[in-house]
Amino acid sequence: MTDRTRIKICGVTKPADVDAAVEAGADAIGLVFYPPSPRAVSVAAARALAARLPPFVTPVGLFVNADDEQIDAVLDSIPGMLLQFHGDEDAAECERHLHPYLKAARMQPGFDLLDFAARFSTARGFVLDAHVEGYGGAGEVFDWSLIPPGVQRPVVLSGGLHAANVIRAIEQVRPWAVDVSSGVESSRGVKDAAAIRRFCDAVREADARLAAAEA
Ligand SMILES: O=C(O)c1ccccc1N[C@@H]1O[C@H](COP(=O)(O)O)[C@@H](O)[C@H]1O
Repeated sequence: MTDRTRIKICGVTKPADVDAAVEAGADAIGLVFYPPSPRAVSVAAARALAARLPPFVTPVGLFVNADDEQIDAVLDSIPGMLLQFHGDEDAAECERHLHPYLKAARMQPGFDLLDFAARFSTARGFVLDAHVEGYGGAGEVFDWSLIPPGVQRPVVLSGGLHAANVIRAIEQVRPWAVDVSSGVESSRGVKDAAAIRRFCDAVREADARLAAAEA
């Protein structure tokens, strides 16, 4: 059990989004390299966005079934990036860049997360998202009771989180981190600084409640 829940604000596309996330206390920002997404950014744009980050705030590069050349181009251009594989990649594909990565698990009834975690033995953590068409960023919540106890690596809870449900999510799941995209937007693909602030404040509120309950 950690004393604070880490926060990733995913799908930033503008300098103001990065600044809003950092000012609100986010630990990571997500840069989407998946062309069909309304949040997709070019390598050059992502490099400029990542360059705004202060130390200890991590840029995370999100890929969906990308080819090696695309991933290597991003890694060559943006130092210090954590990879997030959000598609159907197998463990060998995730590992061949010799780079730390998170693997997304598409949660639905019958999905065996413990078996999945064993297959991705080198993943630094698992982003648990709803099983949706289009792979992610859909604002859909999954049934958190599908998460089994005993996942031995950090769980990053995602899928349809927003300021009004993240406290309940943290109290129920106790994740290492939460990851949000749609829930901090004013319209699809457009981040909202006030919503980012509300989300981060709600996470802090959840942490404070848990600390008080455990004192
Ligand atoms: O953000 C996207 O557009 C995206 C596209 C394809 C795969 C994943 C994507 N985002 C990730 O999806 C989850 C849930 O997002 P939401 O909060 O429900 O909108 C999150 O992990 C994003 O990192």
